[in-house]
Amino acid sequence: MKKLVLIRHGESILNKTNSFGGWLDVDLSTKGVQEAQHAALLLQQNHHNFDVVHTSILKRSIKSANVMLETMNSLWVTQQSSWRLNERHYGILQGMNKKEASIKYGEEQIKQWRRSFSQKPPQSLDGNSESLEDVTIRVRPYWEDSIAKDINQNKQVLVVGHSNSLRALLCIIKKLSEQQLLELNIPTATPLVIQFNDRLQYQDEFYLGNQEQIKQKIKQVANQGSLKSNK
Ligand SMILES: O=C(O)[C@H](O)COP(=O)(O)O
Repeated sequence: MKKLVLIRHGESILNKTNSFGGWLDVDLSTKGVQEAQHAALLLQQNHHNFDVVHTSILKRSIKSANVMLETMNSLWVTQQSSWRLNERHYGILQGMNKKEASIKYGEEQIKQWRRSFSQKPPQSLDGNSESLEDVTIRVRPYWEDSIAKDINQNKQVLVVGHSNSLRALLCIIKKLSEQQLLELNIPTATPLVIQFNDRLQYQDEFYLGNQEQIKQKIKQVANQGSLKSNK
């Protein structure tokens, strides 16, 4: 049985204000640092140790990895950073509060931009915006050439990614349908253990931690664009 642990970075200062981050290189909030510490302790208690950690090149991912490795007393572990694991570029939505975006563009449109496979928000001034499909295309070579390669070499691998680079990875690993992707929401700093057979085919997955709290956290992520959101 082969294994991979995926985790989204801890709460960022833009997550804290319920705003789209995308490629904006924002820091962790104080709560985000604590979340990363808590996740590391959970991993330790459940006997997960790592040989390599893959991160994006955004500081909320790298800092979460650093905090986790420091908490696990494992700062020697190799870290590899790639732009391919970055959050999706969120176009004109970057920096905008998610509820205000729903007021401006409509709640259903924001859900489609956040969770559909092929829709993307209008481009930002620098001419960028990515759909989940675009992210899947850039994540796939990194999965094949780096992450899957490490797992096949029997390394213990941790990926510290983002909401949508992890959705893209799960789409590749689990061959998810567009309907399944629409309902896939990833909570911050919650370790997801994926199990594979020896041919690296997906078998099973489970989150570490209090399952009721995790369900609530997932629901909160899903509802971030809701007009009923309190942020
Ligand atoms: O960078 C962002 O905007 C968030 O981390 C991810 O946002 P989402 O969960 O709304 O896609």
